[in-house]
Amino acid sequence: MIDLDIQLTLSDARRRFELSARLSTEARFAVLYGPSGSGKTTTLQAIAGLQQPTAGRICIDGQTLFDHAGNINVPGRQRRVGYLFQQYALFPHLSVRANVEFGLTSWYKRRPSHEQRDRVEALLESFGLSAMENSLPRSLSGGQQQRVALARALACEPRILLLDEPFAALNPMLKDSLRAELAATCQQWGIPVLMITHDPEDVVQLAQVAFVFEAGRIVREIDVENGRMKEHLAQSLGQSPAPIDPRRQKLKAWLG
Ligand SMILES: Nc1ncnc2c1ncn2[C@@H]1O[C@H](COP(=O)(O)OP(=O)(O)OP(=O)(O)O)[C@@H](O)[C@H]1O
Repeated sequence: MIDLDIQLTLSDARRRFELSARLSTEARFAVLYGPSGSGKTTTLQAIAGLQQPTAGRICIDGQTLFDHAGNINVPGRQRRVGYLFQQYALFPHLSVRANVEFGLTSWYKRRPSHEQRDRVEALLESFGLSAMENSLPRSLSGGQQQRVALARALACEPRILLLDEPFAALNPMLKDSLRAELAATCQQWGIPVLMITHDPEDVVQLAQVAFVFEAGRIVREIDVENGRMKEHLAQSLGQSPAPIDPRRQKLKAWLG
């Protein structure tokens, strides 16, 4: 489903970053994991057409989006890739509905078609956003803003959903319920997901496969679905299974 082999260089006057990423997976939910600055966001941006590789190719669902040798570079807007940015990047001056519709309109085509409006309606409904469709993002909670960003990413009928740390901006107490919500949503809309996270719990609970980045390279591929690999995963992520601490259990009970 995702087949990617790219080289990409980012540089300015004082810095140079070389990305050389290769991954191929049929998984419905794949995760990019690794330290800050290791190239995860750059990889997502290359898939979305926001960064252009210097060599290689990117195929999603059998369609070539980029192929340096074949001189193919499908423009970002035509890639049908849903992208949820870190911190969501909602337009503060646009209502919830206008944010969700945003990717469906342009300066020459101001109004979405009937079919597109129906899809937006269905998304607002299924994300529980109908009652706040005329509100501005600043009046929404973190979880609601995340849902608007997800609905916006899904509006263009994407063939893949790219999520850049969708839970990073959220209160940790919300994370668990939103994880479950995200898993259910992706299943409902039947769209494969490639998600960046720093949280091993996201990997264990959501992913079928995890690609571990280090310094611009993918150094490990972990089959998370295999139960034995989960243990291996926890070790490889630097987490040994926590001993059962009675105080911690008690605290958890108090917190409900
Ligand atoms: N214009 C640039 N010139 C040089 N280096 C750059 C430029 N833009 C980004 N970088 C570097 O590229 C590297 C990869 O960035 P990227 O955002 O892909 O990392 P990441 O793994 O997603 O990190 P995080 O988890 O913190 O979001 C970083 O070290 C960043 O500083």
